[in-house]
Amino acid sequence: MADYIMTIDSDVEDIPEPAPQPKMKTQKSEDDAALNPDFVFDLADDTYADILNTGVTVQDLIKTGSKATPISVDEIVARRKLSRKRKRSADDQDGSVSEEEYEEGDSEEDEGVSDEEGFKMDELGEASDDPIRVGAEEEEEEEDSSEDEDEETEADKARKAAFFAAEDDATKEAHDSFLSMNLSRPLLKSLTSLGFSKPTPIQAATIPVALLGKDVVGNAVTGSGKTAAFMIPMLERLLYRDKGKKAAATRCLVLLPTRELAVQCYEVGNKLASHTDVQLCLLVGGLSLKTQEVALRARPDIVLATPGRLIDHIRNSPGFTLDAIDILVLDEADRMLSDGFHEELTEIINSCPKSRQTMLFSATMTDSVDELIKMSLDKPVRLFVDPKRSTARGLTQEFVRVRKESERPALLVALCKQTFKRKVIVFLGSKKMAHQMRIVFSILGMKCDELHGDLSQEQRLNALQAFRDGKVDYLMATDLASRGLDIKGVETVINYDMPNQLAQYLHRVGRTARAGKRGKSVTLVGEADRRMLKAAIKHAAGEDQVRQRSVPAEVTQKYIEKLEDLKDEIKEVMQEEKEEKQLRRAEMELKKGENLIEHETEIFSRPARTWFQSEKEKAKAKEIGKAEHEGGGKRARADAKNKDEEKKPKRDKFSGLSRRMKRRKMAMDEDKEEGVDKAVSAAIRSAKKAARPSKIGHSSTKLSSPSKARSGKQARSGGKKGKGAFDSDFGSRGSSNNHEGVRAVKGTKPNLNKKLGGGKKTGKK
Ligand SMILES: Nc1ncnc2c1ncn2[C@@H]1O[C@H](COP(=O)(O)OP(=O)(O)OP(=O)(O)O)[C@@H](O)[C@H]1O
Repeated sequence: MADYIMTIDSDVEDIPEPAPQPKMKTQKSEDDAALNPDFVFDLADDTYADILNTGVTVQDLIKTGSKATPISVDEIVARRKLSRKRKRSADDQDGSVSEEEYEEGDSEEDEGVSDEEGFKMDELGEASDDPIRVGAEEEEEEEDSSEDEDEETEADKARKAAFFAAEDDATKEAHDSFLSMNLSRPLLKSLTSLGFSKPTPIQAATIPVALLGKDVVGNAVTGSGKTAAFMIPMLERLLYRDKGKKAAATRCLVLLPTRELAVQCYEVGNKLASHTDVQLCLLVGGLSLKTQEVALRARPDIVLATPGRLIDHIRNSPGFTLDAIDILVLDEADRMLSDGFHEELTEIINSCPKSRQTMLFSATMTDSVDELIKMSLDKPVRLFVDPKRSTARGLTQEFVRVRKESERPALLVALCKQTFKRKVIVFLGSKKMAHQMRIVFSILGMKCDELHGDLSQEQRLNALQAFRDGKVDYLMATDLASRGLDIKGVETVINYDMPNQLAQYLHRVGRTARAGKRGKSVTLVGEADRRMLKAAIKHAAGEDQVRQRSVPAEVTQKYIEKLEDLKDEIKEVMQEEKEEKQLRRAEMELKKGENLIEHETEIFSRPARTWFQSEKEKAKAKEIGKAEHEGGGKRARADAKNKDEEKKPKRDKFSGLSRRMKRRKMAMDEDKEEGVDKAVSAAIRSAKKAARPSKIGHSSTKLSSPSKARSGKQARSGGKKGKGAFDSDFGSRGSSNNHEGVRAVKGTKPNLNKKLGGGKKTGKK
């Protein structure tokens, strides 16, 4: 164990750095097989920060209107400080003793912490069997059977081999440039303006395969560019869609688990599509339903959505359907496939045509066939880039031992006050904790905001923006922010407590050290977290990137006392906040009542919205999802399912039928009831079918080989899926004048031929 002791002054940070990396261009490492050694990440300014030149801004997306401005903790704290100050000066005049001022005095004091008091850091490695010696030294039975280490049985292997597509030349083809991928000029232009000069490994692996229309299951570490990996082929394929008013249709759907992630993905998509005519639409809860309904009427090419709001629109927005979906993407797919989203996902998937292309991505993607079967994938190509590695190369993980649970808050404050002073995301286990800690930080004069599900969507997006813009140094977040969020320059992620699942940990720490940059995670580890700690260390990118940080007992004690002194103040701030909230609520109720009286006729004449799940069902699904997400896992799921079994409705006459058959039967029943003649109803149905927009890039060419179509039905529908449709894209590219995209000329030709060949060979089996 290398031992170098760090002082507070040197803390930021003299960790032995690898040789400086001017632009990563020439740096090679032995284990770099999976990474393109020449790959240069975008080191320009925040690429995704402002929502590009499309004129859409976060503020535009946020619902504006009659909503009152949210209650600000900072305002309450400032108000209280001011009144304290006034009182103090009045007291001074009276000659009485002044009250303690919190943060001003503190910061002075903190700077003066002597070197001896500095936090110590030790390197951890394999040699350290029990790196953070938690509690008594008795050797517990180490059942290292954490989810990530389950041995794969022969049967599993065989199932996977049967489920996934076999590797072929197309999947192995190495691309070290976007040019060799044969992308259209408008896209190449966007990539250049984004500063994406080379594909990241996951992009190099995914784009060619996705362009062939194949289903994909992709896994690569956090911050490695998965968003563009599915966005680029999606946009490329859309460039060859049918054009014209009648052909307008929503052909691509991207599902994401959180609203913030959907907003971010929408931004990235807009940037990539900025030189094309492809239209994107964002459907997330918390933002204006009406605006989204209007946007949907224009039949945007790509819809990015969270599941709940999407279903709301499917049910309630006239004319919006998923009938024309050609590409379905699930970002953070393992989360989406978890039971919390189960009902919603089933409903959405049942509304999409079976012939679609489906792509699943996550940094913690599972290749467990059981999970993936839910998505009715068709021989998906498994693209796991560097599967042995779970954290980014630039990430240094530190662990701080928590001896007594009561010292946890003090440790956090000490670390933030003395060492981690800017661009810090602190993950906490609950919304309540996140809010309380935000109050503590605000009282201590540290610029801070919070991000969790107890806030309005407006507050959530504003907090994120404030953190992105550097207006606040600390973001107190729950796991809502753990996945996918791409915030440039996050220096440190602090885990106030260790999450219950390794995946959750990996996503949290993945908010830093993104896109080839360096970053640090600091996790407070208590006795109960020992197993997770081992798993985390095991998944580090390198042994030298794991360290133990210790906070001297006297420093911890100092902050324990300080927080003890703040207790009353925190309570009072919370009380004031509560009172303000009640006042606001009363005002809102009043306004609601007035509106109801004033606009009664209009309000009651609106068609009633239907809901996919009742509030009760929603709450239950949320509960299961939460339990599973936070580690209750399979047991919680099983318990809930058992309970459900008893309540399950009886099978109706449609159960067991395919979606299409069910629809047909229902239509026939309806016709019977209405006494419509069979021939007439058949004619109506076939006219409707004919009016459906064609698939992306699908020309009149039919599937060349019926054996490659998934089923007879698919073959009849013109080989809609994958290879057939996409081959026709390629086939028609040279000849058709219908194409909007201009081929990139230089350097692309040899590969075009190659891919044409590859495409034919590697069609869906
Ligand atoms: N080809 C590229 N060249 C340079 N930078 C890139 C490239 N592709 C993506 N990036 C940058 O990498 C960062 C991370 O990308 P992205 O958010 O898509 O990662 P991710 O793999 O989806 O991460 P997570 O697993 O956390 O969701 C972004 O800021 C983006 O600007």
